[in-house]
Amino acid sequence: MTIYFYKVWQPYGCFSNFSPHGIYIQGSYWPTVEHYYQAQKFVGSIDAVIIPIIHTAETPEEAAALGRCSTRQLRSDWELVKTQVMREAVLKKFLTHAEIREILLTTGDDLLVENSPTDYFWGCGARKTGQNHLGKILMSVREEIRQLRLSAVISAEVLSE
Ligand SMILES: Nc1c(N[C@@H]2O[C@H](COP(=O)(O)O)[C@@H](O)[C@H]2O)[nH]c(=O)[nH]c1=O
Repeated sequence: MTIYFYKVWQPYGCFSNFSPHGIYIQGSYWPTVEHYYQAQKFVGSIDAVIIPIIHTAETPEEAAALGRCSTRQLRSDWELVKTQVMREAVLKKFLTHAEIREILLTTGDDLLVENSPTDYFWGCGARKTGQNHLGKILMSVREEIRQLRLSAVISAEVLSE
């Protein structure tokens, strides 16, 4: 089965980076994955002054709008690192919040697809031909958590022997 998600208020909205699940990462707390991801675009760039403004944005929509401003200069390696930045933040989100971790695990081996009508990189885009990198990250995080759980169960069994 394929599970499509996009907006926070739609089914599986907790898979959206805009969902209100904060993360503590690299020494500070971020209200959503989206706040963190948008701010990372400017680490080391001449426009790094925008980072604290993104950090304290009232909403993820505001954080995204600030990060998408085309007149600001992104860090030079952004295209190389952005998928890894996103994966780290998404993994942290699902390790931190047990209730959405269970929702992710209940999807089994279903295909997860960010049903963005405009984004052909993170989502599938309107024509459903996009690269779906966010869906791919969620599926790999799901697998990593399953493996972690399996190791924990095995360790507990060994300890009780
Ligand atoms: N969920 C969601 C979006 N999708 C998110 O937008 C981010 C990509 O931003 P950028 O790299 O700046 O284009 C990424 O987190 C992707 O999952 N965009 C939205 O405008 N609204 C939304 O509800």
